[in-house]
Amino acid sequence: MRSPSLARLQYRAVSGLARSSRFQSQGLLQSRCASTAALRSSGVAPAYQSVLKTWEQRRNASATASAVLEAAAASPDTLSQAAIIDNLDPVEAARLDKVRNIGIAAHIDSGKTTCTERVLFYTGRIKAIHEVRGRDSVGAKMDSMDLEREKGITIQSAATFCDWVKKDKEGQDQKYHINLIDTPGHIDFTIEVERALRVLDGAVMILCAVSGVQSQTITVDRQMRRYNVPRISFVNKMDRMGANPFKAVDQINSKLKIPAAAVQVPIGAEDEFEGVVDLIRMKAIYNVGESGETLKETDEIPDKVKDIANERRAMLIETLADVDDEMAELFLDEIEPNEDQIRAAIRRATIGLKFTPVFMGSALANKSVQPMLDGVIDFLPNPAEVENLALDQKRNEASVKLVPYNSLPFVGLAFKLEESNFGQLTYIRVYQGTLRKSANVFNARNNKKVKIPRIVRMHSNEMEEVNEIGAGEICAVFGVECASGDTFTDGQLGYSMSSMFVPEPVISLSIKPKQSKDAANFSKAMARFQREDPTFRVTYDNESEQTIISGMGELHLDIYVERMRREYRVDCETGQPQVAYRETIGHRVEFDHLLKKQTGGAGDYARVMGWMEPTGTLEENKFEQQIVGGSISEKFLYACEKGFNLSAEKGPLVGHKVLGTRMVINDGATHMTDSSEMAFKNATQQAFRKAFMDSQPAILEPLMKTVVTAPSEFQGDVIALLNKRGATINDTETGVDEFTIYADCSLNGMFGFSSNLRAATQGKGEYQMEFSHYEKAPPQVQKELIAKYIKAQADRNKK
Ligand SMILES: Nc1nc2c(ncn2[C@@H]2O[C@H](COP(=O)(O)OP(=O)(O)OP(=O)(O)O)[C@@H](O)[C@H]2O)c(=O)[nH]1
Repeated sequence: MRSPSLARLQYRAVSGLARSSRFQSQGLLQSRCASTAALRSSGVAPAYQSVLKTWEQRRNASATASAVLEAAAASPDTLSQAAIIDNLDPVEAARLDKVRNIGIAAHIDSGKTTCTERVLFYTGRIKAIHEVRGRDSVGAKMDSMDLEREKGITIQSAATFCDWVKKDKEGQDQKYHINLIDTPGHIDFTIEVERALRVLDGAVMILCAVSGVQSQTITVDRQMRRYNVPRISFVNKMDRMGANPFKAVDQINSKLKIPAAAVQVPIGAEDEFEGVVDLIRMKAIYNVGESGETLKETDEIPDKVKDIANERRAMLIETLADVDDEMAELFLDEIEPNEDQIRAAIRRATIGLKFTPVFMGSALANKSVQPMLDGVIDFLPNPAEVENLALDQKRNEASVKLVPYNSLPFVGLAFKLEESNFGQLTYIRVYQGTLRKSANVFNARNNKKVKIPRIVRMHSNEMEEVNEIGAGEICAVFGVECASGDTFTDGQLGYSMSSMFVPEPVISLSIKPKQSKDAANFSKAMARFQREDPTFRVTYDNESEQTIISGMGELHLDIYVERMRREYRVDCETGQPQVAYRETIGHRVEFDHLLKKQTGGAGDYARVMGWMEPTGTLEENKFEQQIVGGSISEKFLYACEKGFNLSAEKGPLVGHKVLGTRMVINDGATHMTDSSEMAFKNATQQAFRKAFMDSQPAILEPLMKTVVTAPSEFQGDVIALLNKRGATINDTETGVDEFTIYADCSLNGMFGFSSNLRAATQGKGEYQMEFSHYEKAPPQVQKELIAKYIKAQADRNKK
């Protein structure tokens, strides 16, 4: 049995009231007071009190509210926590119902930008369609950077908004506001997907009708799961040779392991792709007009697709019955569900992360994009239907649910920073309350007060000035100093939200401006790029006296070098890419180390005893003290820990970070006058070094999950290429006219692979590499690295 969740407790609190005759006879005001008490007793009071106050002010809405509460009492299981909150304030609920915050994410080149361009055109946001790499050289609206337009790839995610008018059941037009973020497909820019998904309520996962689930689809699937983002799927490129949407549906089920079923079937395919059959309403839908701007709907389903449409409709209902209780009941009773029941089940299951409905079409051929937009409205959640939690720092970091009401105190998350011509631009998702121009907000990280001078809504690189932004919306503000991932509040609430996951960089380059006069601009660019992109790091290596940039892949770093040249007019020289190696301890080693210098004047004395050993996983290091009897004081132990952390930052073997190493200090000795924090720190570092080197330590290298796709005729050549680079091939898939190889390779072995692959496949092969884990480097590589490190140190000492 499910345990009573907060939602149910709240439900009980409210539905109990709905049932009481006093509530029904004495009207809303009393029930409001009682419900406040009830809500307080279920432990969710403070935020709601203000909601209830608003509700009271809107007493004219009381009829609706009480009707909803009564309905809730009748069918408790269907009422979610969000619905309860909404129902308390029908005005807010109605506003939020018309908002969708969505992202478009997919494997590289699946058509995200092309699709977004159609969405903007059909919603009237742009007046003409321009293609990615199109002949008119204008480029798609959302690829606003010159580099993006030239390369035909998305580098930065771009935000926009549009209004979509959809007919309701009564045939009335309903206007929905959609905030949309188009994300890059290339794994090197994965942080852009990460931060977009952190703040969005739903996503459209695009797949290619020929290739189905690809390597980066698997990555975005993982990212969507990380942030619990419900998704609908869109199988694009139905006009391409070999298009098969059902292969994509099968692969979503089998590879991504999320129940999926087609909600449409195609009418024709490849160059005969005409339109789709909507399986919920059993209607054929065609696009007409020069750019497919008008939809023609008919009950006449072409004979050639009747059977498949019936078959796939049955499969849709069956899949829904597996994931949705109501549908399961109908299914077991052999009752044919009606349109509303199917639609409601899809919505519940999609929002509940148990299902993804699959749409299909061709963005480039302007076919069947609008029904996908309807799907966004029908099946993706509005901001009130998503649970967003914050930590209440004033109440011991207890979890609180944020409520997207304009009337509540403000809470927002800065998820992206960008330099614009007008200064620093900070993207904010407003989770609760209203963000107003000229208002003061507080950064929860450092409690600094900031004034909001300007608020804009972004439309790719254009902006529209607004005075305020309500809860559940996305905007950008100017002149706010912060880091990405910072929470802002109105200062009353001590709330802080979790930031996004930031992957560690795996590749580094030394870099310097070719001309010394460019040093100032160089530093400015470095500072800006670092602030904007948490996966781009800049460090200064004191020993080699070089600036080192680190990032997610060769393309990632190349793009920054190129941006430096274009945007800051700084030509740079770069060194060979370097792998971010790690070091780890071999086996347990005990130590008893004495640091003693007593040569007149103040001396140094520190003795540390204990052992070092592997933690068992190649992850974080651990420092522990198990001192009994106070042989080392707390203050000095703190210095020991500092020494340990410093040693782990720069390993003794080759100067790279240490992983998976534990140090335990269980005894030691202190001198009355000569012991100091410095002495204990140094003694620990010396003990670390000695014990580590005695343990047969190892150098670790990053292992990359690599996926290569190319036309079938090049399969042999690609396998040979991978074998030459020491890759372990795990799986090979053969498609209609292309194959995909899944392999594990060391990053070290893959430098320059892109040009080899290009040469071996006439430019038709593509590959993706993603960090998987660290593994011991082959002995020969370790030997070479150690020799190189020793030589570099000797050379430096000679200088
Ligand atoms: N045949 C066909 N080609 C398409 C379709 N949609 C997009 N393309 C083409 O596919 C290529 C990639 O399209 P984009 O829209 O840039 O894809 P993307 O997913 O945004 O690319 P990245 O952001 O770089 O990952 C372009 O050449 C498009 O013209 C489609 O429906 N059919």
